[in-house]
Amino acid sequence: MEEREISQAVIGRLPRYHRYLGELMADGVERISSNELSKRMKVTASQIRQDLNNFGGFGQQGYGYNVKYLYNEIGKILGLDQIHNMIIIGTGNLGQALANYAAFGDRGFILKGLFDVNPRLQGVAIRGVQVRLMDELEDFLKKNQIEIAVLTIPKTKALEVANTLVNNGVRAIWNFAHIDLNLPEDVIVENVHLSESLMKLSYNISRYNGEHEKN
Ligand SMILES: NC(=O)c1ccc[n+]([C@@H]2O[C@H](COP(=O)([O-])OP(=O)(O)OC[C@H]3O[C@@H](n4cnc5c(N)ncnc54)[C@H](O)[C@@H]3O)[C@@H](O)[C@H]2O)c1
Repeated sequence: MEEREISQAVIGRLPRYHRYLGELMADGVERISSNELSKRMKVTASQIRQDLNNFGGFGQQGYGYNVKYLYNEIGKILGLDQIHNMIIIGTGNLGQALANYAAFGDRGFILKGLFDVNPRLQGVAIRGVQVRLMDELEDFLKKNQIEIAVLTIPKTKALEVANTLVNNGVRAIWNFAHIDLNLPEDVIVENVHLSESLMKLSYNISRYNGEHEKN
């Protein structure tokens, strides 16, 4: 497949296609038209066609999409056919919740290490992975091929820790700390802010209530 720049908006929609196709596969559906998929996903059929055309289409005129094929292809585009080793830095409430979520592992995101500064957490195991103290981090990164670091530490510590990670070869950071990390361009940072999603919900609640008050 030809490599070209895909917009982040399209990339952002691919996991949802992947999820729906996975559900269709689980239901034994072998093929689906863009119209049918559009009804299920509440996205226009033309949007689906446009999105998937970015990757060469996959659809066949009069046949629709082969569900398993499309599921696998989107999985490949998302890199889900590969193993991604990851570590979590900050094994507090959020770090532990993420470590406990087994489904990441099913998708190829393998938890290799947990780190914290709190000596009381040292040796505590979550799904078989023990918490290590931060002074072991550099040595651990030298000995293990870690692709992704999850940052679930206070924002005041995030940049310093991110720099240590980057200086030791980590090239992807899943950042939950509420700070924009200023890192070299070749480092991929994905920020997750649950509170932004909650604010969107709050906005929509206000809008919904406002509209109903008008009626
Ligand atoms: N982005 C989001 O949607 C979202 C949601 C919840 C929390 N958060 C953020 O995630 C972070 C963690 O939240 P929490 O509720 O788990 O907090 P927490 O206090 O339960 O956990 C933080 C952990 O980080 C450890 N820590 C502190 N400094 C460290 C360092 N330099 N290196 C390694 N570990 C260190 C602490 O010992 C603690 O165990 C906070 O920054 C919080 O604001 C983000």
